[in-house]
Amino acid sequence: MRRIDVITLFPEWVESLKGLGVTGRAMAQGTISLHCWNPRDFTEDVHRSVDDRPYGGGPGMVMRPEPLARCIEAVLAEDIAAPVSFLGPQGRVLDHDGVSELAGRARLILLCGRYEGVDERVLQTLVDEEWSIGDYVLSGGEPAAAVVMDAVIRQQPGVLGHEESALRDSFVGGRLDCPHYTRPASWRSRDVPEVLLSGDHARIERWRLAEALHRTRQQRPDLLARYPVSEVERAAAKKLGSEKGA
Ligand SMILES: CN(C)c1ccccc1CNc1ccc(C(N)=O)cn1
Repeated sequence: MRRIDVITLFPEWVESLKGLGVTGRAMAQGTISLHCWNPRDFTEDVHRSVDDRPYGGGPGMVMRPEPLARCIEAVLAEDIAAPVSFLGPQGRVLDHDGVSELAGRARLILLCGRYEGVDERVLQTLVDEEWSIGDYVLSGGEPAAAVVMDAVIRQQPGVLGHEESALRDSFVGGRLDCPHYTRPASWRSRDVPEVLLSGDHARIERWRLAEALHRTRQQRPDLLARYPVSEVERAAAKKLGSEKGA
């Protein structure tokens, strides 16, 4: 991922991502460039109107096709080709596999809808795919675009402090994360599991694998169905069990 273009009526929403956290660092490092485009800059009327009343009546407004199309075409005219991805409730629901797919691309073009949505003819002629961050309705696509960007950017090599933390993140390999602890070793009479203080890194790794498996089995059996228990996990859980008995 080299470049992300976001088409939005609220560029300040997206600009705010440039300043903070993982996304901010990736942009500061120059790993990723973020470009905002506002359809309002592509209106041709004095009122710079980007929305209009819906044909067939009904509440709210719809985003007008012409300014949006001109904006999308301006984005496509710059830099390398990339699919136009629309954020909307009808889209493919984003999961770890979807994030990996998007993270593998050189460029993302994210279209954020507002009002009641976008004129269908723009979706038919200029949008290649639709992504949803879950089965719920937002007042605009910007929060969904922010979620996609964060998830994709943290997958980029060199962006996170420790490469492996992205690997062990929840959902990699279809597993939830293991528990985390830091000082003090005893806190309000609750002790850190002694294995983590043992310095036995192989045993600690086995414990973490077994805990992630246990949690996944408890919280998300659907993930186990999709990503069956591996030999390594089985061996880890078994060895751990025998040690506990030891
Ligand atoms: C304004 N609305 C209702 C709308 C209508 C149609 C398309 C887009 C939007 C923008 N809203 C979104 C966007 C994404 C998601 C999601 N689940 O990813 C939820 N809502």
